[in-house]
Amino acid sequence: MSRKVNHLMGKALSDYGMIRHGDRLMVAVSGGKDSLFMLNALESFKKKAPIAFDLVPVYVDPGFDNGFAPALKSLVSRFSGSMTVRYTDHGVRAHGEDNRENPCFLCSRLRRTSLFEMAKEKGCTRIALGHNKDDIIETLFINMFYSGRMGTMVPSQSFFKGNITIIRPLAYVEKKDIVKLAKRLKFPDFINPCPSDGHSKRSVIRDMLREIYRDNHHIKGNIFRAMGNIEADYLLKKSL
Ligand SMILES: Nc1ncnc2c1ncn2[C@@H]1O[C@H](COP(=O)(O)OP(=O)(O)OP(=O)(O)O)[C@@H](O)[C@H]1O
Repeated sequence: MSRKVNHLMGKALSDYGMIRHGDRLMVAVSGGKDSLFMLNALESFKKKAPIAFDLVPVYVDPGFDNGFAPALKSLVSRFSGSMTVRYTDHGVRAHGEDNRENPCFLCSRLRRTSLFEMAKEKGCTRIALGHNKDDIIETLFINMFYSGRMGTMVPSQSFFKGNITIIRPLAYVEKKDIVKLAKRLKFPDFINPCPSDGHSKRSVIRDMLREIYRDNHHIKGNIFRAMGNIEADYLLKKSL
């Protein structure tokens, strides 16, 4: 792992107290580069860490034809423990005629419920997700543009009266650095069989930001810092 990424992940883990001695940490792996890299990085961290904790990798199969669960399981077994696969119909249901909601919205809600259930079954109190710095910035704009609110995905968030905590160890790491390292680790491209892949609001925001970043390389860092530098007195008193 590069020194920079190692430092940024370590800083996020420490800033948010993401892992404690004795934790059983469920690691949600999607087949994408971010979560695969996160699992690999957490395995390296575990070897050097002054605390002991367990990593429990899981994948929720959305139920499309030509899924990649067996290939993903075999890849994960090369550098981590045996990965549990839960076979579901989340993706198929989300794209079915009965669903009146946005498919991505329903699919991710169903997946989150499955992840919470799996954590409970496996005695895990923490769930690690592979969201990175770019995802966190994009979510801020998605929420503003499409839901009229200001907020994003936080690096650590507790649920069910603190019984389960979702953590995002890559919260400070940029996507481009993850892609570079994933290439070095020779992670294959798993073809996403989801019909909505690449057609989400996130893709629209991502394209917009790419254009904006092109002109000034400070902008990404400034947006990220702004999320921790709120001037509440300079915002509106209530929603109109
Ligand atoms: N099918 C799944 N099974 C388990 N975890 C998942 C699944 N899909 C997503 N996740 C978790 O949620 C995070 C964010 O999901 P998202 O759909 O944005 O990921 P992705 O872009 O498909 O893949 P990645 O973030 O791994 O590159 C993932 O990093 C992963 O931790």
